[in-house]
Amino acid sequence: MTQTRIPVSILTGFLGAGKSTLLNRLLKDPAMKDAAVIINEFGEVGIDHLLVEASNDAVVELSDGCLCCTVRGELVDTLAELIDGMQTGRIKPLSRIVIETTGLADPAPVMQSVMGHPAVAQHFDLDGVVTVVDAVNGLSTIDAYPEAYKQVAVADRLILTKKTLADAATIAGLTQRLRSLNPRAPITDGDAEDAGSAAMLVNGLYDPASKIADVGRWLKDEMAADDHHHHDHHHHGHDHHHGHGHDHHHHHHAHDVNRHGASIRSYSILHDEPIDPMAINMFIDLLRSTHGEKLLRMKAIVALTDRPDKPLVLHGVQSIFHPPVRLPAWPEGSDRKTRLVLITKDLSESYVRDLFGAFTGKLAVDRPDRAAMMDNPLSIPGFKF
Ligand SMILES: Nc1nc2c(ncn2[C@@H]2O[C@H](COP(=O)(O)OP(=O)(O)OP(=O)(O)O)[C@@H](O)[C@H]2O)c(=O)[nH]1
Repeated sequence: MTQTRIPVSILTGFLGAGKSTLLNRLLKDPAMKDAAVIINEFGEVGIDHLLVEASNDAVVELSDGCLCCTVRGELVDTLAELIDGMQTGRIKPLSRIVIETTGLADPAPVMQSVMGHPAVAQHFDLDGVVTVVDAVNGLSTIDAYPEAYKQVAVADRLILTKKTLADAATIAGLTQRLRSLNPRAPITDGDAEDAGSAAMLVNGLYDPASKIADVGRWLKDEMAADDHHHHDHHHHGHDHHHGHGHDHHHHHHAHDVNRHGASIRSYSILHDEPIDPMAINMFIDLLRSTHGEKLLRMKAIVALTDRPDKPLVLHGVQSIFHPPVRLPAWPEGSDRKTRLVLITKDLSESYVRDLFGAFTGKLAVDRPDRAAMMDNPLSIPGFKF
């Protein structure tokens, strides 16, 4: 049994930080030719698989749900299947595995799945956690979300994205915070050419001792939680309303995939008819200006009335909306319909749906019309004054 273990890299970072963008760059590096990528998405309707340019056949998409909780078992199964595939010659020998986590993932249980699961650890080595940090939202996000804090603390390398959108003082403040949470990880400028090279993923065998003391404790807690989990299988579904990022041994049992803590919700909006570009603009503007900070993430692929065959891709990250991109054609395998996936905090799904309906002409009976919505975005759907 002198078989060498396959290096596994975890690519993490908060919602919208730029993980998929970086992954797309990495996949263009010829050194990634024999790598497999495992991506996971938190949201009812997958969009990521439409947007990752799979120049590589070995992209495995885990089903809906979050990698750190509900689909963790699926990660272990996927890794086991890859090994089986290689051993039986069904798939080519893999040089590396990259796991892209959801933005809300607590990295500790994901790392523990690779390092601590007996059947997995026999075939794989955790060779580094790469965490993408968005220069604009990074600092406030680290302070507000324990997942973001942990993602930074566990990293072997930090990649700072969107520097051109942030001012020098913001970048300096963020860098200082990153240094205090993780004194040793190199900080790479995401705009630098080498940030997209496969070398970024090579960090050597994961060593918790090189991190702040909390990291070793988080991993130990996960190990203890795993033991508990194995011995206590029937203990299902309790206590899944607590805030995300705490008390993970309970969290593994959560079965409502779209309930990441009580206030964070994910939902999607589908629409059959092409949409007037003005209408989608106004919808986004109003949503962003009234509730930007509650809009943790929005991804959309939209059929517009002008050229429905060339869809528009929109990315919103808190109050930032990135310049929309018009694709030359619909991605293969898509149903060519508009879909929006939103992850919000403390923002009701019905409010967003009604607002969308008001702009796209799908008005429910007894709902405020577009003018009423615009005059009073806080009006209560269903009530007429
Ligand atoms: N200006 C700028 N925009 C960036 C950079 N990196 C990513 N973006 C943009 O940020 C948006 C989100 O990027 P993604 O790569 O989808 O982010 P993600 O972390 O994969 O998002 P989730 O999977 O939802 O967590 C997209 O519109 C990107 O074009 C960067 O370095 N500079």
